Amino acid sequence: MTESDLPVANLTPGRWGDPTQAVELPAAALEALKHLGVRRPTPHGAVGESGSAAPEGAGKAGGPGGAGDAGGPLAEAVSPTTASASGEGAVSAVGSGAVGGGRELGGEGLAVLVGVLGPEHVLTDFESRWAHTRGYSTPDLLRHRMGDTTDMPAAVVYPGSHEEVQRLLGVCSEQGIAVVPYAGGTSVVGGLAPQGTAFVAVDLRRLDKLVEIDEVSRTARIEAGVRGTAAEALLAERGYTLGHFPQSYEGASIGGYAATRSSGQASAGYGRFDQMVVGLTVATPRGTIELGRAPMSAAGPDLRQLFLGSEGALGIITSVVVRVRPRPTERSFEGWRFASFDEGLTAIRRVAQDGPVPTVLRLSDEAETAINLADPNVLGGGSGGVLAIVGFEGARTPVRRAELAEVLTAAGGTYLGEGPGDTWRQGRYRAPYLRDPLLDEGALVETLETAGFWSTLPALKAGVTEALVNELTAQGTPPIVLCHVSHVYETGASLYFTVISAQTGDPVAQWRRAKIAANDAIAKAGATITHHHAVGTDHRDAYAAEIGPLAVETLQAVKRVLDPNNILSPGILIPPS
Ligand SMILES: Cc1cc2nc3c(=O)[nH]c(=O)nc-3n(C[C@H](O)[C@H](O)[C@H](O)COP(=O)(O)OP(=O)(O)OC[C@H]3O[C@@H](n4cnc5c(N)ncnc54)[C@H](O)[C@@H]3O)c2cc1C
Repeated sequence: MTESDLPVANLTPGRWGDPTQAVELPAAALEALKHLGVRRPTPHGAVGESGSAAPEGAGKAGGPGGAGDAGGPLAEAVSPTTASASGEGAVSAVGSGAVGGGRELGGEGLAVLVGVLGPEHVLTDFESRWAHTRGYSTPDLLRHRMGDTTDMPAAVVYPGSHEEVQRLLGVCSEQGIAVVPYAGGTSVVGGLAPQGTAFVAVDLRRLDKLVEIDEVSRTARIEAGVRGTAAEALLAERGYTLGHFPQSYEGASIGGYAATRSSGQASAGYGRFDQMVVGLTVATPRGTIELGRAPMSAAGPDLRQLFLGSEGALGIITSVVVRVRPRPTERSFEGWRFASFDEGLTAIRRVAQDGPVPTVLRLSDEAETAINLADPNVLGGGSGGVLAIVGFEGARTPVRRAELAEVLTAAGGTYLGEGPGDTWRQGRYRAPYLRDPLLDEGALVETLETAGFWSTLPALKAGVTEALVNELTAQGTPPIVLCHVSHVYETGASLYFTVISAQTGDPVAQWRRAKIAANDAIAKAGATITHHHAVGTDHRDAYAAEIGPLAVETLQAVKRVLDPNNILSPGILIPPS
């Protein structure tokens, strides 16, 4: 099984992944949770901030003309109060207006949308809007369980071409209708929830084509709504791969990858998504921008980089031209043991700087090695230490493996064979499925990530860990904090933290405080607020502090030019001017 064989998953709102693949927690994990003081919460009453309801049968895969999937497990949902759960016919709402998160979009506004896209592509029924409410951060999942309908779009629209997106933005700008692009919906940073305004979710799933492949240049134009899994399958038919495999691979889409500058688990070999993009087409309220006449150019600043990572605030990316590679015929994943995280860090730095660089390179710390790899034999007899995963794909795999083995051995590594590598590879999309049963049991579990230069990483890791431990312990819920190096570069790397503790009575506020403490520690260590999860609303203020007021003003000025009526994802990424 390779990535191009994985099916497109029908995500359900409020729980990660394909519902048919849901996992149960092993007995050992349940036992371990007791030591953290985790207790199964009592079913929610009217807890949501809005006091409103979750609908039955709301599917993330809800699409034009059709209902969403049969609903995810919504047993704890309270009954509807502020919003209609009747699933009223979408376009029949035209003329009466539509309520989103308690904020209304007038009937005139809906009529304008219908005028551009036709009634079948403008949905206002509750299920469709609920299925497009927020993303998949832990606070998002918790608020979903509470039936919190704030942040729900007033309507969901489905444009079918670049031209339709362009026309849509034109009329929305004239009418002052806020829009938020929605690709796979897997944002974990509040990127789908503009604050304080009625808005329309622009679901891009109908932009679903692999438009063309230039086999000589090895590039492909892919539309923004193509899911990562579908893109790989389409490219595989022609013998190519993109090589972009984030852990959200089952759900995320090409447009989302570009808009968030996503980074996949094979980034050491294939690069980040922003490094794969050589051209893009963007619709803005003022018109279309086409970028990327050549792979590289000295013609002024590289404006592609202005739109990569722009999170819907500057325009809607409707297609990208990406570099593709021949599908690998050889693959191998192996495990290496190091005595300590510091020793492993030095080893993988040497590899990142002097090579040979594999396709996948990641290093777990002691805590993550012990917990995630509960198999006591994985490190050769449970003698402690940390695990590195090294993966190779493509040509010369045996030669590159042998060269790298010499470097890692010289750096203190012990070869553990392919067992740990294969285990990691097979389980790598399964880990997020554990979060929902953990939340059900009353655990608070969330991840966060950052990046810094190699020289800063030990202090960064220590500072973030200490901040999380101190803050959650002060709240009466001492946590376990796990960490791994997830992506490497010549000059530095990203650190990815997983936090597990017992939930307090208000886990959303509990995590908010912990996250603020972690953000402060990241800033203090001089690192970036996000390496690949992006900014959204959750990181917006920290991002502004990171780049400084003049840089913020620069972004605001660009936004004013492209989006004079501030309809594009207001409040997401760029602070209001
Ligand atoms: C379980 C899990 C694991 C994850 N693992 C990773 C990982 O390994 N690596 C990683 O990088 N990220 C990861 N993420 C975060 C998320 O998957 C990425 O940010 C992903 O790139 C988002 O893609 P999407 O298609 O779901 O975008 P969405 O969530 O739909 O959108 C993300 C943001 O981009 C905007 N946007 C979407 N499409 C467009 C467009 N066409 N034009 C302009 N703006 C647009 C949206 O409005 C939103 O602000 C993970 C998330 C989850 C839930």
